[in-house]
Amino acid sequence: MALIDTAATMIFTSSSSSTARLLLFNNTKLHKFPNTLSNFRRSTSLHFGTSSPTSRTIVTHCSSSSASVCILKISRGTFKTACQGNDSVPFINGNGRDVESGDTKNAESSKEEMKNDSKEKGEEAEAVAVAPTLDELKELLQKAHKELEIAQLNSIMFEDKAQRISEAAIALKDKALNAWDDVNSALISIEEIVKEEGPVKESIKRAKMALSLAEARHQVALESENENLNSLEEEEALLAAQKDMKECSAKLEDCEKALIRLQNRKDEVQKEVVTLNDIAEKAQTDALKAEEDVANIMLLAEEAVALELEALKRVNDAEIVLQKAEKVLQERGESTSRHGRATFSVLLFQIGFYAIAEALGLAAVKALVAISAIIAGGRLVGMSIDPKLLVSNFPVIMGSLGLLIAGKTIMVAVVAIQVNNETLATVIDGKRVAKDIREEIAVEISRMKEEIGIVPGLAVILVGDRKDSATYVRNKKKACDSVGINSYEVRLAEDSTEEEVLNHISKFNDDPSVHGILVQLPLPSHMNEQNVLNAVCIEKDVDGFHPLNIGRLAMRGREPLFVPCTPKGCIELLHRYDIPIKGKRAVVIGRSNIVGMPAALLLQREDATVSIVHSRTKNPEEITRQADIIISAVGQPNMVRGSWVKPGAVLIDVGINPVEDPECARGYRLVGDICYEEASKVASAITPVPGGVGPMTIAMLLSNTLLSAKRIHNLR
Ligand SMILES: Nc1nc(=O)c2c([nH]1)NC[C@@H]1CN(c3ccc(C(=O)N[C@@H](CCC(=O)O)C(=O)O)cc3)C=[N+]21
Repeated sequence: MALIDTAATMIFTSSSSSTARLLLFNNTKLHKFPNTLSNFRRSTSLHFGTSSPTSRTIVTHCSSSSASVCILKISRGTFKTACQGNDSVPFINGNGRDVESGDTKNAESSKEEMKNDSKEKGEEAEAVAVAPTLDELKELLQKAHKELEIAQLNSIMFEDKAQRISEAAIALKDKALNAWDDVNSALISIEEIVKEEGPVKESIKRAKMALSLAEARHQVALESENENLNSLEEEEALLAAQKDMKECSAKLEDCEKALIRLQNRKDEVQKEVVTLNDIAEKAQTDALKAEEDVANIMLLAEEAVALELEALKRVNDAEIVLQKAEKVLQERGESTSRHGRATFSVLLFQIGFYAIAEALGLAAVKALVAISAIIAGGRLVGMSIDPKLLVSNFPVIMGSLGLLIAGKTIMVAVVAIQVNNETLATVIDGKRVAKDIREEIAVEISRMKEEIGIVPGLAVILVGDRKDSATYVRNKKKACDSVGINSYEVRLAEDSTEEEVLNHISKFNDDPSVHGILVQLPLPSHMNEQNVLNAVCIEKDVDGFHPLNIGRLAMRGREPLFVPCTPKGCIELLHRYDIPIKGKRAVVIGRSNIVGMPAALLLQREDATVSIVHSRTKNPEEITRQADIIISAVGQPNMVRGSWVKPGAVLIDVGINPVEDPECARGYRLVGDICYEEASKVASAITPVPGGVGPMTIAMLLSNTLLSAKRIHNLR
């Protein structure tokens, strides 16, 4: 009976149910355990430890070989929530722009950052892949059902056991009582014997006295016979004395025999008392043990019933969640897209799925406790009553073990989700999308060249020697080269006049090989930006900054010739990630002419309900927290904290803010307006900085230039 010998011990430490992103089984072997006892045993000698020595520390170690002594120890991980925060020191680059200008500060790109960035992306792609599907959810529900079934079986079994054990305990108690009764009655008979002994001893005494009297009389008779020979009287007296003596002796002998008989009986009964006492004591010990067993089995039975109730609750919860999820998914019809999955994941989070999944995971641990209990209970039963009972319960135990392993798999899934939860959001990879767009543009440009022999041209006017502006202009030129757009560059000194700029604009306006004109902003302060932007002919305003373009953008039923590049890039990202905009609440932070305001107009055109949060907004956090989509363009590093974000929101971060960082080669690194660390744990999707909106701005500039060339040359 191997199982009876098998003591299962378990130590389980966990800090309650709080979302505890605590479990990290890095060892994938865990997934592979088939549901068999032997494999379970084998698994106990495997080590599913942590491979990360850093923050996410979970130790799960099952050891021991033949005896299934399993020590399961789960410790809560600590998680880095470092955030640059508002207290970060902004890098002062002499720009001095209004925070709402939306004109993103800039800096040279760091290869290191790009590398880190792509690493992050890799992790993210993995994380998104584990967001459960509806089918997985259904599977989970099925598991919950199965678990309930087993919990029910278990509780029935325990009830049965509890009944049997208590019956046995009662019988043992009765037996002990009877044994004590026997002891008592034996003692009573000893007492009686002792009582009887008294008179017998008295009789012996009296018989002895009578005998000595008779003997004395006999002596006297003998003596007087010697003196008075043959006196008849004396002869008679002698004979009488002799007779007396004989009688007395006989009586004494009888009495002594009676005493011996009594004493023998007493000895016998006393021996019996010892035996009976032993029996009674043993019976009493058994009875006490049985009572303990009853108490234990009652606790187990209670536990089993509690488990059953819990399992029932989980089934109900899982059913509700499934219904909700099904409904929402039907409404949204977005279950398959990448973003859809992330949103679904967040949705599940909101409707409590993870709590249930986690409960299921914990249930697996509880199941282990229950199994230990069953085995312990089996031992009780085996010793006290019926070892066969345990054997007959074997399938149930096996079932629980199977479930336990299934439970662990669930747990691993939960764990994966929890790890996912750390960077729950899909990373919206602007760099990748921009590359895709550039490739598409390149194809169209070569087609255009083939069909009509025209190559689009972009003219860029750069005034002054701002390093960042120079970098951007260089990047724009590179981008043009990569897709086959001709680029024309004019560089003017910081102290050039506005007229010079206007002259160049006018020349480009008239140049048929130029299809797009861009005046790099900001302009030196002595120039009037409005005048300069107004001078760009609207057909070539690829930046979309011309008031006529903005005006048309704002009006229903009117179409701008060009949409400003940065906001257009933001919307393009949402589209490319299948993020629905229609009917969503959108909040734009910042009201600049070149980003915030056109972004709000574009969102509205996409049927979002739009709010604009700006420097005079009383409760920016509260309003922002209502948003399904946030576009932030203020130029404040890490201003939007995790607490500003509704779980599942989509975050587009336009800010490109340099912050001091001595660890970076350049002495600074770029961060967005949104605190990525915090927000990425709450949002369903987020753009990184760098690698988010920035590259899209340039891609949209190319797209606008192509569009312009097509329009000018009447190409489709
Ligand atoms: N008439 C005009 N039109 C503009 O579109 C315009 C302008 N003036 N003045 C300056 C701002 C800024 N701007 C950016 C473009 C690309 C990145 C970009 O690609 N950023 C990279 C990082 C670059 C780096 O590391 O330094 C990224 O976010 O991944 C950033 C900023 C366009 N602007």
